[in-house]
Parts: sequence; structure tokens; C-alpha cells
Amino acid sequence: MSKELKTLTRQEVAAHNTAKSAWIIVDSIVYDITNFAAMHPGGEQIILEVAGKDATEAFYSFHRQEVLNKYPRLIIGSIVNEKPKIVVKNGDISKVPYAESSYLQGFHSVYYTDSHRRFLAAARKFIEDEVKPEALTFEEMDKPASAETFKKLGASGLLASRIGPGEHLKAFNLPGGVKAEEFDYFHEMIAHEEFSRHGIPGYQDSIGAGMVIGLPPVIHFGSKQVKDRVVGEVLRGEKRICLSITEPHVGSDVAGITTTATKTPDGKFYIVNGVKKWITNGTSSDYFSTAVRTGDGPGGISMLLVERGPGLETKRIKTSYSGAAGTSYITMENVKVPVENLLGREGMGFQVIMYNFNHERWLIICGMIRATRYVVEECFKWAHQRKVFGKKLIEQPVIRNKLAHMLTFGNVQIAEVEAVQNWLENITYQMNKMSYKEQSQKLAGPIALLKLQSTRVAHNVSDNACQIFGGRGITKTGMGRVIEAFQRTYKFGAILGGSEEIMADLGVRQAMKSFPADARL
Ligand code: HEM
Repeated sequence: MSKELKTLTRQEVAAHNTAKSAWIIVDSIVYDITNFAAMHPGGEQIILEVAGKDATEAFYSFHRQEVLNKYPRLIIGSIVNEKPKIVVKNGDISKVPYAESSYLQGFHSVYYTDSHRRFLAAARKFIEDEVKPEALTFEEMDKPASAETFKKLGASGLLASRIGPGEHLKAFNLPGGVKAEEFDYFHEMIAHEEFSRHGIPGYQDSIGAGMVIGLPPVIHFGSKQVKDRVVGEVLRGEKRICLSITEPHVGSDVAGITTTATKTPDGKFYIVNGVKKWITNGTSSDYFSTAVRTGDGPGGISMLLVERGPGLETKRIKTSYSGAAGTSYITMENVKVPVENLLGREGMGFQVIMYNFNHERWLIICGMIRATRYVVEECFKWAHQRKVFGKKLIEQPVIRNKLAHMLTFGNVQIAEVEAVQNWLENITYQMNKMSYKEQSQKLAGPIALLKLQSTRVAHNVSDNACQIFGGRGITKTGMGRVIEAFQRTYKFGAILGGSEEIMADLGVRQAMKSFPADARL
């Protein structure tokens, strides 16, 4: 039963100013902290000092808004004729300049329609209502998303949305009532972005980072029998899948893999032996889209859908990234896989792997830019919120020079984020218009270069954000938690899906292919 909330005057609150009865006001809401004070993580005395008073400013000097959401039990009422001013409702669009893509902040756009706005509004509200509370707790505990959340995400159509436009969407009611036929790459981009804007990188990856790269090989190359069984289960959130390619001695150099798949004499099974390393979501996956060697040389690589079962073990790799992402070391010892689980034909492994490479890189970019923009928003808020010697950081004359640098950094961050976002939107538009073949020819280079540029921007923003937040930028909980998580994890995007060095080289090599023979200085 919900408790009855009182309407109180400021005088009434002022009377509760002792340890025996301590009330405080935060943004017009009255909290009874009498019993809580002794348990307050910031200390008893500091909170009792503001008993009976309006503690809004004091509160926001030390806490993120989300702290209040964890303590509804302390609320006893609100101040008469006053309303909270610092309210952000789930699903809201941020009013902080540059905190959102420009089309959400009053700018015209040729790319986004009402359908994209409806999709974003519904996806954002769903994620903030249904996923974020678990995400904040599980990220701290290094736990991947629960089975319950996965099923909710499946039912919402958000898992299916992250795979992109296609037939698989027809089985789902998509967020915002968007029809499968109207769904394009901008809808998909929004789906990736919405998961990335909460400063919960490990948990965020637990909800589908493996799926977005592990399921496409099944969708595009699986037999009908395998597709009918696996695709629905995964997109409904009942089973989890990952992409299992890299090995302890093989990263971007896929041709070097040594995991073997040998056919049984009756031709009904492959027997798989080998090890895989850095496999995102491996610890919680049921299916593993796995690169194996069925013959010699680059033409001897095949893709198999391996299922969790006897002989297959996953072990968590302790990365600086996050335990929630379930990055794993996988051992496969005589794992029996039905030949029907072959994805494509024997020896076609490279083609299967390459098929989704551009898409994979593009979706990493979508998430990377959105997470970076979120860091910029945090810096903006912090610079306006942080008080030193009784004044906002931004107003302190004694450290004006330092603040000038911060503002300069801030501006540079915005410019960089806006620049990569605009290139991303241009590329996404091309994806909507071009056939798969044309995309492969024309977009591989720009996507590689944009991935490189996005992670370089993330590097700069992370570095500057840490300087702006000071000690909080390296503290896992509290005001700087987003900045800390970002500086610890953005490198993931600079390595996964092709390292920055490989991206740079690929971008130039692709451009060389269309370099005109008659071009001279
Ligand atoms: C409803 C009221 C409050 C609640 C529920 C609350 C809760 C918390 C929590 C959970 C933390 C741990 C850090 C975090 O997760 O962000 C914390 C830290 C802290 N709190 Fe509070 N608090 C309240 C009010 C206040 C007030 C009014 C003050 C100051 C007058 C205060 C001062 C602090 C300080 C100094 C810290 C340590 C911050 C740091 O480590 O940088 N708190 N509080």
C-alpha cells in the first residue's frame, strides 16, 4: 500500500532540525532522514547539518539525480504550492545544449521522420523504465542482464531492431508502432544509440553486443532448419548468441585461426577442438557462431553454429572493461556439432565473416558517438553544478585560466562529436539507398575511417572529461561514474571490429581502388 504524502510548509519542515527528528527539502520534496542519517554513505554529521533546511544545492553538489530514485521510502511529502524544478522524466529529451542529435533540439533534418521520433520516444522510455534500474545495479556487480530483462527486451522488439531492417522484424511489434516495412537504418541507429547513453558500458554490451554480430551469420547463411529454430529464440530474448572468432594468438588476422572441425566418418557431425579468446557475451551465451578450420590456408575456414553442451566451457576474462559484458575464454574439446549447423558452405568462412563487417563497424560507431555525446553532456552539467569556495566552478575568478581551458576543451568536444555525428548520418543515409553490393564497394572505406575518427574523438573527450571532473573522473560511483566508466572502456571500441590502425589502412586502401588512373598534380 502506498503511504500518504503530506503537504507541508517550510516552517513545519524547519521544526525538524535535530537528530531526533530530521527532515530536509530537496527540490520541493520533503525527506525524513532521521533513521537514514546514521547510514548515510557521506556521513551522519554532514546530512544532519542541513536538517530542517532546503538542502537542494547541497544535495546536487555531491550526488547524481539517480540517487534519489533509490530512496523513495524517505519521502514524506512536498512543500505547499511548490513543484520540483529539477525533474527529468523517463523518456525526456535533454535540454542541455548538444546533449542530443540536432534534430531533437530544434534543427531541421532531411534524414529523420515522424516514424524515427516515435521509435526513439518509445525506445527511450522503455529502456529507462524497464532496463536502467537493473543496469545501474548490475553494472556495479559485474553481472550481465537478467533472463527476465532479456525477455522483456525481446517482447519490446528492441532486440530485433538492433539487427537492422529485414524479414525478421515482421514477427515483432516494434517500439512506437513502427511497421517492419518502414524500418530503416536510422531506426536501427536509434536502437543502438539508446542503449549507449547511460554510462553503463559493460551491462549495455551484455544486452546484445554478441547478438548483433553473432546472429547475422545465422540469418544470412544458416540452413532453414537452423534459422527457424534459432533466430526467433534469440530475438525473443529466450536464448543468447555470440560471435566466436578470435583466438589467443589471433586478433584481426583471422586467417591464422587454428580451431579445427573434423567430420565424423558417418558425415553427420563435426568434432570441434580449439580455444577462443575475448568473446563478448560468451559466458552467458547458448549459441556460438564460430570460425573453424575445415581445411588448409585461408580457403580452409568455415563458420559453424556451435551450441553450449558437453566439451564446451566458457570462463570470464577479467578485463578493465567490465564483467557484465561477459568477455570470455572458450575451450572446445571434442564438441559434437550437427553438420546442419554449418553456416554457408565449407571453406566459405571468410565470406560469412566479412558479410557483416561493415555493418558491425557502423553499429560500433553509432554506440561510440552516442556514449561520447553523453560524456559531453555530463561535463556541461558538472561545470554548471560544481561549487568551489561558494561559487559555481564556471564563475570562479581565481581559477579563471583553468576554467577557460575547460571551456575550450568543452567546445572542442562538441565540435568533434557534431562532426562525426554528421558523417555518420550521411553514411547511414547511403545505407538506406544503396544495395548490399554497392555498400560493400563504396562504404567500407568511409565506415573504416569514421570508426577510426569516432574512437579518436572518444579518446580526446575522455581525456578532457577526466581533467574537468578531477578525482571524480576516476571514481566508480557518484558524480563522475559516467566519466570513469567511459575512460575505462572506450578503448574497447578502438580495438573491437578492427583496430584503429587496421581501419586507417583499410580506409586508404579502399580509396586507392577508385583512384583515377589519369589523376596528376
Ligand atoms: C535524501 C537525501 C540524501 C540521500 C538519499 C543521500 C544518499 C547518498 C549516497 C547514496 C551517497 C553515496 C554516493 C553516491 O552514490 O552518489 C552519498 C554520498 C554523500 N552525501 Fe548524501 N544523501 C542525501 C543527502 C545529502 C545531503 C543533504 C548532503 C550534504 C549536506 C549529503 C552529502 C553527501 C556527501 C558529502 C557524500 C560523499 C560524496 C563523495 O563521495 O564525493 N548528502 N549520499
